[in-house]
Amino acid sequence: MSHSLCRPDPAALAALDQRRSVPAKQLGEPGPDRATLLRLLASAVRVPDHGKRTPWRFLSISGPTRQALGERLAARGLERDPDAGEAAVEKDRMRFSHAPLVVVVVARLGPDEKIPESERLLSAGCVCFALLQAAQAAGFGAQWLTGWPAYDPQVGQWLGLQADEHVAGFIHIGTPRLEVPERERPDPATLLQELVL
Ligand SMILES: Cc1cc2nc3c(=O)[nH]c(=O)nc-3n(C[C@H](O)[C@H](O)[C@H](O)COP(=O)(O)O)c2cc1C
Repeated sequence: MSHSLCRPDPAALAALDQRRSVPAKQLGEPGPDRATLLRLLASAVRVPDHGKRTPWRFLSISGPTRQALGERLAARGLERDPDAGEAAVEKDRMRFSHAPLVVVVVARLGPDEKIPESERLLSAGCVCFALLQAAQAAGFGAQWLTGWPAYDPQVGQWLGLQADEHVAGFIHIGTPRLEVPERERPDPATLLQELVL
């Protein structure tokens, strides 16, 4: 008899095949409440994690903080590029104001005697993806965004990041305002080669 975890599950496979992002601009209320977010994160933390380092943590951004952060981003964007046009400034102002909830997945890196930093960053990336999947499974839409704010030291300071912490992704979560059409996906058959030695 096969182990219960190893039984074919066509519904689960079909759900994986349905995964797609919903653009943050198309995400509206309601978003997940705290209990629902914790439920989503319970799925998202079930990622491979070499050495059990838990090299990630989360910040949630919701309510008026989204707009407050947007105002700071607009100002910071102008500081970075004083020639930025009105559209770029407005884009920065609204970056966090579309979806009701943005989860910052923070990668905790830095020195480690055994586990390479790249592996810990990959684990954080897995968390981002797992959170997208969990959000969709729970009936929400989600999108993984970065952009310059993910890499800007001043923004990192506003987010309270430590020296060895980095934004792996801003995961925007909400209720889709539209049915997102499928987009073309790579054909794995063109990407797969059998190694012959
Ligand atoms: C690390 C990472 C950062 C991303 N940052 C952005 C971004 O800043 N802006 C953007 O339009 N898409 C970004 N994307 C792509 C979207 O998350 C998403 O993949 C895209 O909208 C296509 O949708 P799909 O997930 O259905 O393929 C990023 C993806 C990854 C993996």
